Amino acid sequence: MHLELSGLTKSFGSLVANDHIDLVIEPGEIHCLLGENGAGKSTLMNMLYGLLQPDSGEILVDGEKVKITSPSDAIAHGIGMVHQHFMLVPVFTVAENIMLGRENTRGAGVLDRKRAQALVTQLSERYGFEVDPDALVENIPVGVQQRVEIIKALTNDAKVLILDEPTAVLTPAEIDELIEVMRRLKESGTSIVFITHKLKEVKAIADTITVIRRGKVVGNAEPSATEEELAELMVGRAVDLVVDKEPAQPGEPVLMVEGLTVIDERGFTAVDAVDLEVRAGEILAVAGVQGNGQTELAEALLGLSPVAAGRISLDGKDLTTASTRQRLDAGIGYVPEDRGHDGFVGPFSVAENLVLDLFRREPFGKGLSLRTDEIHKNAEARVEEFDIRTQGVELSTSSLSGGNQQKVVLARELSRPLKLLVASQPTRGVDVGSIEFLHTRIVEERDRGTAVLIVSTELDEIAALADRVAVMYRGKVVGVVPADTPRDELGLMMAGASKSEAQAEATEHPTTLGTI
Ligand SMILES: Nc1ncnc2c1ncn2[C@@H]1O[C@H](COP(=O)(O)OP(=O)(O)OP(=O)(O)O)[C@@H](O)[C@H]1O
Repeated sequence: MHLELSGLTKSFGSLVANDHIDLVIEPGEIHCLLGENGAGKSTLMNMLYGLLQPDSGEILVDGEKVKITSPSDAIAHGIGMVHQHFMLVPVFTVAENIMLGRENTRGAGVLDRKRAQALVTQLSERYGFEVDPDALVENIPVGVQQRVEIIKALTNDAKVLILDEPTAVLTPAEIDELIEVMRRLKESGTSIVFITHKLKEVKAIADTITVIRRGKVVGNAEPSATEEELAELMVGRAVDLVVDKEPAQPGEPVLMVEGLTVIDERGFTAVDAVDLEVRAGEILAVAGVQGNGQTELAEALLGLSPVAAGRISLDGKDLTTASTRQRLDAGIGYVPEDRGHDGFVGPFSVAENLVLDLFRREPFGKGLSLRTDEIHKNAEARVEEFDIRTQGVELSTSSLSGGNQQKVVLARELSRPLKLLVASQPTRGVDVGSIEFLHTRIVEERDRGTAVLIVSTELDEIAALADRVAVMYRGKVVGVVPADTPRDELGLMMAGASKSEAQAEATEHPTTLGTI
C-alpha cells in the first residue's frame, strides 16, 4: 500500500503542532519518524489513525484521497496502530482479545473463538511471535502483550502499522525480538511507521528517516548516519550522547535497606530479602528485566508498597513505617515509573504540578493560602531551565507531549534540597537532547552529595549514570557490580545468573542479548 500525507496541518489554539507536513510511506518500508519532545510526531500519527482531525491537508491511499474520521476508518483503509498504553482486557485470553478487537469492516464480522485461536497460532508461526492464544493477558509480559496488539492489527488486515514508541516499555531482549518481528513484517510487505527516541534502534531498522522539528519536516537522514548526526538533526545542535562525569566520591551511607521484603497484591514475594546501601554522592543503578521487583522496591522506599519484613533507614533514621509524606519531608525525591499515574495530576496546570508536594510551604503557600505569583514565577523558571515545551505554564499538564510531561516531574523533584533521589525510568520517552540535560542534572545532584538510586531497564542509561549496578532477578539482588561491567554479563545476570556464572558464560558464549 502506498500512503501519502500531504500538507497536513493541525493547531491547538495558537500552537501549530503540525505545519504542512508531507510524508510518503512506501510499501514494505520501515519509516522512522524522529523528532524532539513536542515536535508533533504523535499528533501526526493521531491524524493518520483518525483520532484527530486535520485543519487542512489530505491523506492519499494508493493515490486516492481518503477521509479518516475515526480509527474504524483508518482500519478500513488498512492502517493499524499500536499505542503505548495497550488497549487489551487483562482478564481475557489472547484469543478473546483478538475476537474483541476484530473490527466489523469490509463485512469481515466478529471472529469465533476457534478461528481466533487458529489465527493467533498462524500469525505467531509466520512472524515468530510466540504467543499462546489461551494465555490470560494479565499473566503475560509487556513485550508479549505488545505482540498481541500487533496481531490484533494484522487480523484487521493492516498494511501500514504505526508503532508509537513501542520500545519504551520493553527490555533489551524484547527490543531485539520486536526488531526481528518488524523485519519479518516488512518482508511480507507491511509498511511500518516507527517512532522512537533511541537512535540505535533507528539505525538498526530504518529504511527511511524523516526528521520533524517544531511541527515541520526539516529533512531526511540516511540510516548510515551516525547517532551524533541524527541527534543533531533532531534537536538542531550537537548533543553529547554520554554525560561527562568524574568518578564518584562516595561519603557516608544515606540509604540503608536491610532484608527488605515486599509481598504484592497477588500474594507473590515481589522483593525478597534485599540488602542495599546508597552512599552520599554516588549513583546506584538497579538493573533488571521489568517485573523483577524493581518497581516494588522503589515504591517501598517511598512508603507506597507495604513492607512485609526488613528495614529502611535514611541517614540512620528508621523510616520503615513512615508515611510517604514523612519520607518526602525527610528529603527523598521521587520520580515514579508511571508518570501519568503517580507523577503528576493531568488536569492540573504545569505550574501547579511543579509545586505539587510543596505548595503548602514557603514560598508557595502558608497554611491554606497559596501565593500564585510565586508559583507562577517558579514555573516560568523551571520551564526555561528544563526546556519544557508548553504554550504557557497555566495550561493543563495533560496537554503536553509525553516527554515534556516527564520533564515536569524531574524539574519538580530536582528543584528542592534532597538527601536521596529515587528515580524510576527517569528519561522514559525523553529525547536525546533532553536526556543530555537531565543526565547532567542527575550527576550534579550526585556531586552535591545526594545519594541517587536509579531504576532503569535501559542499559545505555545505566552505563551513562551508574557508579555501581545492582542487578535484580525475581525479587532478589543477584549481584552488585561495577558500572563498566560488559552488557553481556549484565544481560545474563538480569536472566538470573550470578556474577561469576555470568562472567564465565559471557566469555565462553558471547550473546547478542541487548545488542540494540
Ligand atoms: N490536545 C492538545 N491540546 C493542546 N496542545 C496539544 C494537545 N496535544 C498535543 N499538543 C501539543 O502539540 C505539540 C506536539 O505534541 P506531540 O504529542 O505530537 O509531540 P511528540 O513529537 O509526539 O512528542 P514526544 O516525543 O514528547 O511524545 C506539543 O507542544 C503538545 O504540547
